[in-house]
Amino acid sequence: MQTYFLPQTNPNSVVLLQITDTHLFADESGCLLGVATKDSFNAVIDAVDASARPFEAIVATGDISQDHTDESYQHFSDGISRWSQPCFWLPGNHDYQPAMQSVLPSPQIKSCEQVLAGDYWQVILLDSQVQGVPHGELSEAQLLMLDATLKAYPERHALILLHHHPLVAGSAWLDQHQLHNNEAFWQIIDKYPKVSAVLCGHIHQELDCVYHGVRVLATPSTCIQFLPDSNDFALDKTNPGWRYLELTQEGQLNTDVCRLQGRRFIPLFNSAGY
Ligand SMILES: Nc1ncnc2c1ncn2[C@@H]1O[C@@H]2COP(=O)(O)O[C@H]2[C@H]1O
Ligand SMILES: [Fe+2]
Repeated sequence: MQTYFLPQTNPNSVVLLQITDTHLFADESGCLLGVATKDSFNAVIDAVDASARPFEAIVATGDISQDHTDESYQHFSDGISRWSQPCFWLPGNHDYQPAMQSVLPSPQIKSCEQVLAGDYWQVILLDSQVQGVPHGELSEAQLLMLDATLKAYPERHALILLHHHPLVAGSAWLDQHQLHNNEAFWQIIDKYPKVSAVLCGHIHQELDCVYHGVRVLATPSTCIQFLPDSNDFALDKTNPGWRYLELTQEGQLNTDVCRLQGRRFIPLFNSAGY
């Protein structure tokens, strides 16, 4: 297992920036349902920069590429390279891991399973991809790694990252693509009171709820958004977004979602899917 040590630079907290579901193409004008994903990704990066809000690391929770190409991952790497902070990423259902690895080793992007984030927290990154299908599943090896990592650092508050949502989010078409073996996942989580939150991507919408006594968070994509509580595929009018997570010394997690302003990235609302 690979562990990264993120130093505690601020005595009170560690702040993470989450970027998810960028769905980039090799072709710089590549579109997903009418949205040029490289443009919306770059607009998010510009907006993060303009806000001048400090963060210690970036987390990217999957669906980085839409077309499986090395170039799409290079575009992601180039996009975040204006920042010096490290980026920890994990795969989503649309990712192609051999192409993902083509940009590694990178001075900035790490594909480790554990980040010791400052002195009080650990972040665990899971691979829930089942190649070729949209739903997620955690292999026996991933479940064992999760259990062993939580057991090894019982004094640290834990934030768990994976692409797929490990609960019903309220849209039947999307919930069929959730983490399928989520009972096994929650059985492990239930054993460790220091697990504070689970953070995912995949559902292209903001979610903030409590399940099994643990906060479950999901975050808007940097491109298209899905309409919440819709049993059939439907796009939402909300803008591309991103999330900050502040992990405090006392074990509190403060978080908020930001979105682009204006109406620059309008998808094809009559689309039936992709
Ligand atoms: N109309 C649809 N019905 C069911 N699944 C879909 C539909 N359109 C797209 N999908 C899949 O559902 C996934 C949800 O988010 P993804 O970005 O992983 O990519 C999506 C597709 O793989
Ligand atoms: Fe996605």
